[in-house]
Amino acid sequence: MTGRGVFITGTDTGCGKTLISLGIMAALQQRGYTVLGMKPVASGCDRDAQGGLINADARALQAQSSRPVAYSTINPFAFALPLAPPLAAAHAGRIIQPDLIRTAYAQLRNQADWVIVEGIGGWRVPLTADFAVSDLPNWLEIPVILTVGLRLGCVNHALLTAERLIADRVPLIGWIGSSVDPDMVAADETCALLTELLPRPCLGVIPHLTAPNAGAVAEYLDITPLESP
Ligand SMILES: Nc1ncnc2c1ncn2[C@@H]1O[C@H](COP(=O)(O)OP(=O)(O)OP(=O)(O)O)[C@@H](O)[C@H]1O
Ligand SMILES: C[C@H](N)[C@H](N)CCCCCC(=O)O
Ligand SMILES: [Mg+2]
Repeated sequence: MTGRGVFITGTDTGCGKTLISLGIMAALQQRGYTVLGMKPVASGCDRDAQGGLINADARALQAQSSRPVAYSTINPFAFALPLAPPLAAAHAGRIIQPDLIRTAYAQLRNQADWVIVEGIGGWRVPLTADFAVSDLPNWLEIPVILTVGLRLGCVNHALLTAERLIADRVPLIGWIGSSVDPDMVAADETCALLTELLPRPCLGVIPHLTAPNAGAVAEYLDITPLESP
């Protein structure tokens, strides 16, 4: 089995990447696919009973996965402090190794139809002195979906991110909005503006959910563009 991958990036930290990753996983699972989640690098972790570092995003992706997978394969780089990755790694006396991310991704891909890979923070977040989140999709040879956290300021962040994705020669499947701000004014008009200005299609807009979960998010997604070759 050699599955396909999709990289989920976003306009910022806290923009809805994890929730949307879970929703995409659920939507694919509803279509009968075997799906695994991955969070290659996570900063901001707790200790489990054995003293291992566990990140909440990675744990949620592991729980949504179609089959049991070792935590360390889903999240090969876990750091305690909720900082930019090079800082979090330095505090732990470690350096992020992109080779190990590719090895873990290959293991997941061999066990599933799809691997949904969540980024960390936004597109330009560095991982080492010379490797950034923006290098990961081409490193893993997978296309990208852009998550837009719908709040005032997101138009600028979304357009800048999309421009950079295209300049970086990364295939962009489309974008998904998530209503992180329940009080946002003119969210519908903002989505219409984004649809007009962004170069790729909108695959869904998630309203502000009182109880966010994968199944609820899946209802608002059109994942057909993922399936086309
Ligand atoms: N449509 C929505 N309705 C309600 N809550 C939402 C919605 N989208 C996101 N949230 C909430 O906003 C918070 C941030 O979302 P999420 O954790 O998915 O962002 P992220 O981009 O993955 O963040 P990080 O950079 O930490 O990985 C979460 O508490 C999530 O449940
Ligand atoms: C802790 C947080 N939730 C993310 N895991 C890390 C976000 C890093 C952002 C780096 C930056 O752009 O300043
Ligand atoms: Mg997340």
